[in-house]
Amino acid sequence: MESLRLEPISKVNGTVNVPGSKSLSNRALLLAALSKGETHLTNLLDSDDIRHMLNALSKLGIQYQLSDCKTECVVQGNNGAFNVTEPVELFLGNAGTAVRPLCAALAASKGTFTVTGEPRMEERPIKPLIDALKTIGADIVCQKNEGFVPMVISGAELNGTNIRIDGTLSSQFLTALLMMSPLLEGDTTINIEGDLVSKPYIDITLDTMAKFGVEVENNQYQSFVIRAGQSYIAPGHFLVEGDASSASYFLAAGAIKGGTVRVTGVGSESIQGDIRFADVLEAMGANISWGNDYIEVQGAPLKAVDVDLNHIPDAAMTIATAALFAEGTTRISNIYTWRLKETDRLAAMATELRKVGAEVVEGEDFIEITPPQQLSLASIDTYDDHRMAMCFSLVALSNTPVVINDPGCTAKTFPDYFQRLSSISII
Ligand SMILES: O=C(O)C1=C[C@@H](OP(=O)(O)O)[C@@H](O)[C@H](O)C1
Ligand SMILES: C=C(OP(=O)(O)O)C(=O)O
Repeated sequence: MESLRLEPISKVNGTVNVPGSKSLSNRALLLAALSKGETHLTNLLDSDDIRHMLNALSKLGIQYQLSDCKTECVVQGNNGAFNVTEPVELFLGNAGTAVRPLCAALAASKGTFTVTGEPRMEERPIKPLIDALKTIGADIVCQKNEGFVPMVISGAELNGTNIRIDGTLSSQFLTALLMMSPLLEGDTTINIEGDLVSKPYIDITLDTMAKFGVEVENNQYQSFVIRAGQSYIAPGHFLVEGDASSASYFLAAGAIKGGTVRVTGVGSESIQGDIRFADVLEAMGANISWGNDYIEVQGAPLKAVDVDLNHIPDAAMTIATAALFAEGTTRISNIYTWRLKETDRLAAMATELRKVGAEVVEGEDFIEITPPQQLSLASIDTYDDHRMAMCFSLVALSNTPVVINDPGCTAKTFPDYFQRLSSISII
């Protein structure tokens, strides 16, 4: 397996423009495909997760022109649900933002669709979404294990007046139902069962739907109503914001070893919940300043925090490795969903943090990290998880090198991450 040795970085300074948001790219692509009219997407993310969505749309008969640099795409909308005459197979890798929303949209389309993914995708939950769709008439047959990918979806007439969905495992199930609901007849009410996790991702969904002409009533994240008679209308131009989760690594680097690091493409105007990562760094002692289109950080001695990060599950991982540079014991709580993502991130994080010498308590839904006096040289396993690779690059901000195994796994959301990190690093 390939590995990358990062030598100690003595200082970070400079500006990084982050690539487009994964969450926004895949939402905008799907809604552009379902819209009436043509959408010109700019600053689209070029990464594995987006490639899977693009390949799927193409197999579903959607016409689009992707620029050579793959960050601009003009999509010809289908003016409604997909409609294919031959059975199609869609391989969606390990992209939750493709699998979950497409599953719902396909259930309300015409055709027969087989949805497959990487081995880890076959273990990630989707049963609550399948069950919710079945209650309104969807025809979904799981091919290996009940309630998991791979599955065959035969498009059907759905009757969506009232849908219930479990909110406790992933917000992507609700996102999928919300984005699909304008394809149904009549008013649709979606009721949430249990405590909804990762709430800010629902704000991204509602904001993107609004840009494509569909309004949703949000009753305090307990229920959502989509009134009849709405359909997606291409907004003409859709600018994808820079990815706030991707920004977290550079912001953390600046907090630990700045200098001043400015991340551009995402700022105070962003709809992405992960910009709230900067508040956590601030609570740790970093100096943060905001512009409409940037977040800037200046390094300062960091102290430990005790924080509930359910609202920013992806960027929360970056706090776990930033904690190696903070005085005291950092506790991150309400993060059970880490166990359901690219790998069991609670177990993986605990194992790899211990390799560099940290004292770690791994709870069912929390992690506590106490840094050692001196970090140890370690070879970090990344579990095919882009965020494990990016988080552990921060170890190089100590006086100890770090070896990252399988650094190419960042291709899921950030193919040139290590080049961009080195652009602000002084060895
Ligand atoms: O809707 C989205 O774009 C996402 C929602 C979150 O997942 P959960 O809702 O499963 O926590 C997040 O972890 C994922 O990377 C992207
Ligand atoms: C959880 C993640 O991805 P997905 O969209 O596949 O859920 C992630 O990017 O951290």
